[in-house]
Amino acid sequence: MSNRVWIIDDDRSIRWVLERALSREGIETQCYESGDRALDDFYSDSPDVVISDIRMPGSDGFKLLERFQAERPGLPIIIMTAHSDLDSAVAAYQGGAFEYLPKPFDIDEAVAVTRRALAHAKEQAQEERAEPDNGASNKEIIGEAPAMQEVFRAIGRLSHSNITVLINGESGTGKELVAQALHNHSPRRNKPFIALNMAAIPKDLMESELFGHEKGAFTGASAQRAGRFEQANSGTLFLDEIGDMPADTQTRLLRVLADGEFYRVGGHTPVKVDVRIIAATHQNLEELVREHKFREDLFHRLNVIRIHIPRLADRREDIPRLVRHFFNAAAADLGVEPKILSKDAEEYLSGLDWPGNVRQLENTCRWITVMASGREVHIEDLPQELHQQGNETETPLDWQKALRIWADQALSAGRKEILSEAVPAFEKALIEIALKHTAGRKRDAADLLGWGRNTLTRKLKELEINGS
Ligand SMILES: Nc1ncnc2c1ncn2[C@@H]1O[C@H](COP(=O)(O)OP(=O)(O)OP(=O)(O)O)[C@@H](O)[C@H]1O
Repeated sequence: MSNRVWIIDDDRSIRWVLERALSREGIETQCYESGDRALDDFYSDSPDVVISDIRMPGSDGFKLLERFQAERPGLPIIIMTAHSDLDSAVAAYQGGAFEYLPKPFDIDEAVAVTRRALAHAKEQAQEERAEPDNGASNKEIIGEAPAMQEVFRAIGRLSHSNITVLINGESGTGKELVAQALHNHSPRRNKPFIALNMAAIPKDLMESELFGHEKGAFTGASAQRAGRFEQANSGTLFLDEIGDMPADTQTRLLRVLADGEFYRVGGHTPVKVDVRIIAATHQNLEELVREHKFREDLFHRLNVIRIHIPRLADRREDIPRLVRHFFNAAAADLGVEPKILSKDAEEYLSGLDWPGNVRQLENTCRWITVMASGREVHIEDLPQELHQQGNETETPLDWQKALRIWADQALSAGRKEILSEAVPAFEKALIEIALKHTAGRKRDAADLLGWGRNTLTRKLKELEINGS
């Protein structure tokens, strides 16, 4: 029986109120006035749900919860905390808690939350017994930027719910990856995750793709076929590019969401399903609603919880880490040694606009892994199209942008006299490239640079360039 709740709080009145309310509901309780006492018992005895305060003498709530989590990762833990501490509690205990109860709480609410946690514990115990492999991918999501931390927090907060989520973000920002993470951290994690891109399916096949069809429903329907909704039953259906869904399919989708059942194309028997919907779009759905291209009622059904994924250009600080991640992945795939990014190339890449977002960066890293000759990657090893990337009129300014970023970072890091660092590096780069173009001939290189030969020779010496 999953029916045992531990109440941990140094405040006697809280323990008393909770104990009474839960016992009245037939829930078995055990009270602890400190985290240390609870820990002592935890190794010999184990609750189904824990309700704990954060600020306590001795082992404080966080320490306690960390230990509990380490021992029993799935244990539902309800955190009680003063309103003023709520944000820090949520942040510090990212995703681990089942629920947060801001103090002072309503006792009925506390009972309801406890009931939910107990139901969850029971569900989990059942799942643990039968753990089918759904082939779910568990790709790491890189993101130290504040906007990405926000996304992770949302995944954490939603990890015990089956609520509908709408993900917004440009193409290639990682919407599918986040949808998959939401699923992997949800109570449905051992059930199917089915992804479907509305923009990739021909309009007239969409309904049969989503809802399946009966034999003979249309020319070519030679057998009954289950649609994605059926495949996703008891799991998650990820509808990418939902803004591209045709109007009549929107109407059908809305009906399924309302009724929990649908008819296969050409079918007359309703099919019942329990599917969590995660939808995504790069479009502005509110705008589409205003233009009557998207049903308003469907929009409200989908727009329960919204997660926004920022453009890569709005989280540049993640670029070096992402590059390392993709270099390692590409190297592992291709069976070669991972490339290393030189400082100049790293700064250059961090300064670009990346209209194709993370996907473009990933493809670039694969390209570099295949094409660049040395282990260390320099600006000149980068694919040609990156050098031309961005706003047409701005094209020749890309390096200047990179330079500005470099200067900005150098000064922020407290470096001084940055011209003495930048100017020789600048000249060295131009000289080396000019020499490359003339196969090492100094006279011609000097012409290309617009210097006299003697100047070039002097510079080569100064800059210690081997210009023979
Ligand atoms: N933060 C990240 N960390 C690691 N890999 C990422 C990250 N974001 C995206 N990727 C990778 O970039 C690629 C594009 O991501 P994904 O397909 O999730 O984007 P999307 O927003 O769904 O794109 P689209 O809207 O075009 O379908 C994938 O290969 C994904 O694994």
